Amino acid sequence: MLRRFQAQIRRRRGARGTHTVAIAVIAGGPSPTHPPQPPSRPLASDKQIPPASTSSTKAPFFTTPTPTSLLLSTRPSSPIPAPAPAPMASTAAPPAALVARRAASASAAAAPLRRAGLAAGCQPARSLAFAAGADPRLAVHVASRCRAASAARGTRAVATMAKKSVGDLTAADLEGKRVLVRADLNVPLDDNQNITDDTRIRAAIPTIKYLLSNGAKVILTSHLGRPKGVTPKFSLAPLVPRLSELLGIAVKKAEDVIGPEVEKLVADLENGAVLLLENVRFYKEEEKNDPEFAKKLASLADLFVNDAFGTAHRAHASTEGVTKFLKPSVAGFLLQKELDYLDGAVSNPKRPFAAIVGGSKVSSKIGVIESLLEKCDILLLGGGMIFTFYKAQGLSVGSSLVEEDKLELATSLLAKAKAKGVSLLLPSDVIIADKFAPDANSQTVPASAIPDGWMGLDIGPDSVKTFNDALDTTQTIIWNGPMGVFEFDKFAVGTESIAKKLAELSKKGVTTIIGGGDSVAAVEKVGVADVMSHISTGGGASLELLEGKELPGVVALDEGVMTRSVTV
Ligand SMILES: Nc1ncnc2c1ncn2[C@@H]1O[C@H](COP(=O)(O)OP(=O)(O)OP(=O)(O)O)[C@@H](O)[C@H]1O
Ligand SMILES: O=C(O)[C@H](O)COP(=O)(O)O
Repeated sequence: MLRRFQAQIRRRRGARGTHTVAIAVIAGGPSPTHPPQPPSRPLASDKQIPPASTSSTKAPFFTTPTPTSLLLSTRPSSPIPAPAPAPMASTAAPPAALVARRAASASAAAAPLRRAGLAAGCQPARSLAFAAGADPRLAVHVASRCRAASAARGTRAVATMAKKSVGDLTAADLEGKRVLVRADLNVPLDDNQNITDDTRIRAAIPTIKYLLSNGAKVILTSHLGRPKGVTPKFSLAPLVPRLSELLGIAVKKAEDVIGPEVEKLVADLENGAVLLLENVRFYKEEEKNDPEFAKKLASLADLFVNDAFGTAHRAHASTEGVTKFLKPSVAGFLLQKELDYLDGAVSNPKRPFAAIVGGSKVSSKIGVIESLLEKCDILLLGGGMIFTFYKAQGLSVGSSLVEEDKLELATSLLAKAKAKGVSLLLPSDVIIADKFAPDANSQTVPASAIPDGWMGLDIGPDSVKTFNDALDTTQTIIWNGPMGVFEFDKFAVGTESIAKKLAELSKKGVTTIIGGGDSVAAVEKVGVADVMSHISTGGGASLELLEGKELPGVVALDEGVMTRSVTV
């Protein structure tokens, strides 16, 4: 039933699901390494990334309380005491006080820089540049911050960069050059081939505009859906009008991906023009990463820009294969921004750092939970996966979703959180239903008192309060997976409350990162996507990055050059 329902939801969303994005716009004026990137209309966020902490130590004031004492009452009839903040903060200074102390010491540390005429904002960039030497995954993030600081202050920052960026290419590198740009234009279309969410198209624009403004000829390639061979309903043709509108020029469209007809169109391409190739997955060689196909595709161009974050976890011909034949092969602005947030800001967050993980199954989130346990101070769990944790602790869960073969794993994750000093919070109360349906009868009960025949479909109001209190103490939050069956209004309150809380905290300067998939849909449903710090364009790609996996589409790109520079 759940699967059927989820399939319906996905179908409603369109061919390949709904994804939203924030564009990478780094503050500061134009410079060779910092191009102007005007989005055509305001996107989810065009904010500069807040300075990440350089501290590698975990906040010491959080302890993992015994899950049963913190969260699960054995007295079904009595209300469960609000658990989180008091026990969490009891071992040392309260979070707010500690955060204030840290802020004061950061301010003191920045004083000499201020005296030297450098704003405090520049200091974390320098620290990060230093830190990036030790952690290459931070380097792109570092480079961006250094550029932002330098562009704003008239200085050239010192930075190392793991991957070369399109922003490192100047007019001298680009004028008259044929640039193959891999974007992820996999947008949902309705039955009449209308685009129902153009976010991914808008997200691709800054990189293309930068190339055009520097006199390049852009050859744009993407997939759409998962066609088996040439399938007209997966043609990229419906994207041409919107692309043309956003770019302000008439985008040309090829009927093929490679071959003589495409070669002729490329030969006729003028500087500052765009040619969109047909769906690259019309060739089965694309997903097989066939070297011959990659070579033919690469032969159309002089250099390669990968801006397809949503497809960066795929080692396909157009993401990985072509890099073997095109030099340079560099990262686009969107790819950079996704890495900045999902890797940089999560690997080296402002603390306290909370992760919220929900969704249907523990099994689909094991990698993410384990990886986040290494990094976060607070871990809040919700969604269908919590019932496996409850059952692992001997509680009755009625007919709630449980993965029997993951009970031991759930127990070991709780133990791991405790060993690592991470505050892992499970909901103390749940909203239960007598059937899996929007019109089910429902009631709120303590998590320890789910009657037989009833299933938990959302977190309860006490849990929302506890989670909100815990989130109030944080400076960075990442969220992946809904708190309940938010597709049914009756069971959407937990998810929507968390979305609203994150929006409120975003406005107060907390870094909020939404990791893709259903949580993005929930944030959009509540109408707060615009205020979040970052909403990923990648579903699978963002999960893999959060799990600490390498993305082949990123790994294949050229290493960045070491830049050393001085104040001017
Ligand atoms: N208590 C629950 N019982 C059953 N299903 C639930 C429950 N809570 C949430 N869900 C379902 O979990 C689904 C989302 O789970 P999933 O693991 O796919 O999350 P996601 O990571 O956001 O999605 P994606 O994989 O697309 O990124 C939603 O469709 C929601 O209805
Ligand atoms: O929608 C996505 O997640 C990306 O476009 C990748 O698509 P894929 O899962 O079909 O490779």
